[in-house]
This record gives sequence, structure tokens and C-alpha cells, in this order.
Amino acid sequence: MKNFLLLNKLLHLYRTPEDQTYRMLFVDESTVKKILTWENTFKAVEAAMQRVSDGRIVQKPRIMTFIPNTSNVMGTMPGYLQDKQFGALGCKIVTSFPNNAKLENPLPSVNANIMILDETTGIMKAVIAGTEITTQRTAAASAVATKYLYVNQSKPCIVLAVLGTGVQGKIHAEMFRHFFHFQEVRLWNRTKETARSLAEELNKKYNTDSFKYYEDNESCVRGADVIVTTTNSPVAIVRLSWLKPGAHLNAVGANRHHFNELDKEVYRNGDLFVDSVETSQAEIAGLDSVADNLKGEVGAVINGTLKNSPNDRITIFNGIGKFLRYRIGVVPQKELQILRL
Ligand SMILES: NC(=O)C1=CN([C@@H]2O[C@H](COP(=O)(O)OP(=O)(O)OC[C@H]3O[C@@H](n4cnc5c(N)ncnc54)[C@H](O)[C@@H]3O)[C@@H](O)[C@H]2O)C=CC1
Ligand SMILES: O=C(O)C1=NCCCC1
Repeated sequence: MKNFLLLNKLLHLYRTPEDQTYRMLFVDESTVKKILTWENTFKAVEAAMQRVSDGRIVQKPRIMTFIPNTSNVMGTMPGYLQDKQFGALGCKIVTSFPNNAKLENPLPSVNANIMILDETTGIMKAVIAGTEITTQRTAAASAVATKYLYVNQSKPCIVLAVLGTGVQGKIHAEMFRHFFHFQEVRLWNRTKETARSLAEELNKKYNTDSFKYYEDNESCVRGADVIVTTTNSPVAIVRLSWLKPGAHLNAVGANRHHFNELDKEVYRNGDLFVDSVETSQAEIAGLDSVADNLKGEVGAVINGTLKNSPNDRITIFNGIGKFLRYRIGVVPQKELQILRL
């Protein structure tokens, strides 16, 4: 207890030679939830993607520490983003412990904290709880990619299919309906009951019947305009023959098995976009096998330096190459104002 109090005191009162009263701020999850909106998260991620592609970001591939004999992993993601509104120097630590959901008192499987440092002195200014930021930022990255690779091409936004209804599945279903007004949002999950109860919860929340629960992944995907995969599946859950020409996919899930949610044939017959070619090449195992289909960065499409795919091509956004830039990029203006206090 004594140690805990001491640690707490040290954490909250960081002394510097210039300013003996410099205080470090801790922004907890409930404060983050009050500050973040889907709109400002979207804008921050959009800006971050652009900065990646115009070179105003310093960021090396994340370091993943795998815990032996488990599927648990800790990711360390340092970086610097130069941007008047969203910029910062910092590091996110995120863990993915898939069995947290099975605990007697279940916890989210993905948990994160973000350290923000002063860019002129290098002194730590704040620790921001990063779980909600990670949740929203990941879905916003898929939404930005979908906007620029699909929606802006005047393609239909009638049916959305979401495979996997955990934390990411839920936020993708809600955020995509919010931004793109899908008439039908199909939900599939390995444990059927989870998808059924999420459909029920969201229909109630939005007073609608647009959220539909599907018993099998094939019927969920067939006929969908946009597909999102948010699972830990080590085997393909989407096949090429189920897809409409010109459909768009966001592959969010899987860490060590990056390409496994989508069948290889999907990659071979689609155009693949990432958030950062450099970090994706370093991180995505097997990227070489589909290198011919890697078109480039979403940020380059936004910046107008990369052409979009023809309308009948399948497009894929592989969300695994994005690291700290979004964690930093997603710290919105209001939060930075708090940090400056
Ligand atoms: N690219 C990124 O920046 C991020 C990626 N992720 C990844 O997205 C995925 C989902 O994350 P969360 O929703 O936070 O996790 P979660 O634990 O809330 O949900 C996991 C989902 O995967 C499903 N699932 C697990 N094993 C499966 C299998 N063998 N086959 C089919 N479905 C299976 C579960 O039923 C559940 O729907 C994870 O792979 C996670 O690592 C999550 C956050 C950020
Ligand atoms: O980038 C992230 O954030 C995550 N990536 C994979 C594991 C969960 C969080």
C-alpha cells in the first residue's frame, strides 16, 4: 500500500529542473469517452493517414512482445506526428489477451494506455487511457478507408456485413451505419448467440430493425456491399466466390495470422490498400505473396497521389499496419487543450 501511494505520488507529480511543480496528467477512460466523438476520431485518423503518406510522421514498426505458450501479446508503438492540430510525441502500450472474455469477471481482450511527451523537452506530460481510443480509432481507420476507396466512388451502401461481434464488430456496425447510412447491417459471430444478442441490442438502441443476425458466414457475406472482419480466426471466413464485383473489405482482425480472415484468393483478385507501406511490409507476414496486388496507402488516395481502383475491382483495406500514428493522431484538440493546462 505504501509503495502504491508513493508510486501514485511520483506518477502525478513529475519535477523538472525548470518547473518544480510540473504535474503529469492521467486521463482516465471515462474522461476519454466524454471527449471523443466519432466525428473527431474520423477527422484525426483521416489527417494521420494523410501525414503518413506525405512523410510528416516518424514511426517505426511496432514491437510485439509475445508471451510464450499463450496467445497473449503486448505491442509497443512509439512515434511522432507533426501536425498543428493533432500532433504529438508519444508511445502506446497495448495488450491483446483474447482469453480475458472468459474470465469470471470478463474484461476486454484489447487494453491500452498512451504516454504523451512534451515535444520540446521530452518530458512525459500525460498518460491517457487508450482502450476507447483504440476501439474508436480502429473502426475510424476502416471508415476512412471505406470512404475513400468505396463510398466516394458512388458505390452502393445498402448492405454491410460484419463478421465477428466482439468490441470491434460492435463499433464497426454502429459507426459504419452512422457515417454511411447502410440500410441493412448483417452480423455473424462464431458463437451465434453473441451476434443475435448484439442485433437485438442495437435494434433497440437505434429503434430500428436494420441489424440482422446471420447463422452462417457465407449467407452473411453474399450480396454485401461492404464487409468487415473483426475476429481472431486462424482460418478464412470470407471466400472470393461469395463476393460481389466491386465489393470493399476491411480486414481488421488477426495478429500473427494476418491474412487468414480473408481467403488468399480474395487478395489475389483484389486491390490491397494499407495505412503505411513501410510498416506493413515490416509487420505483415506473407505480404510478399500478394505484393503484386498491394496498390499503396489510403493516405495517398486521400492526397490524390494514388489513383483509386476501377469500380468493378474488389478493394481491401488491411488494418493491421497502423500503429501509434493513430493513437497520437486521434488525440483530439480538446484533449490536447486539457494536456496543456
Ligand atoms: N488492427 C488494429 O489496429 C486492431 C486489431 N484488432 C484485432 O481485431 C480483432 C477483434 O478485436 P476485438 O473486437 O477487440 O476482440 P474481441 O475479443 O472483443 O472479439 C473477438 C471476436 O473474434 C471472434 N473469434 C475468436 N476466435 C475466432 C475464431 N477462431 N473464428 C471465428 N471468430 C473468432 C470472437 O467470437 C469475437 O467475435 C482481434 O484480432 C484484434 O487483435 C483489435 C484492435 C485494433
Ligand atoms: O494496433 C493495435 O492497437 C492493436 N493491434 C493488434 C492487437 C490489438 C491492438
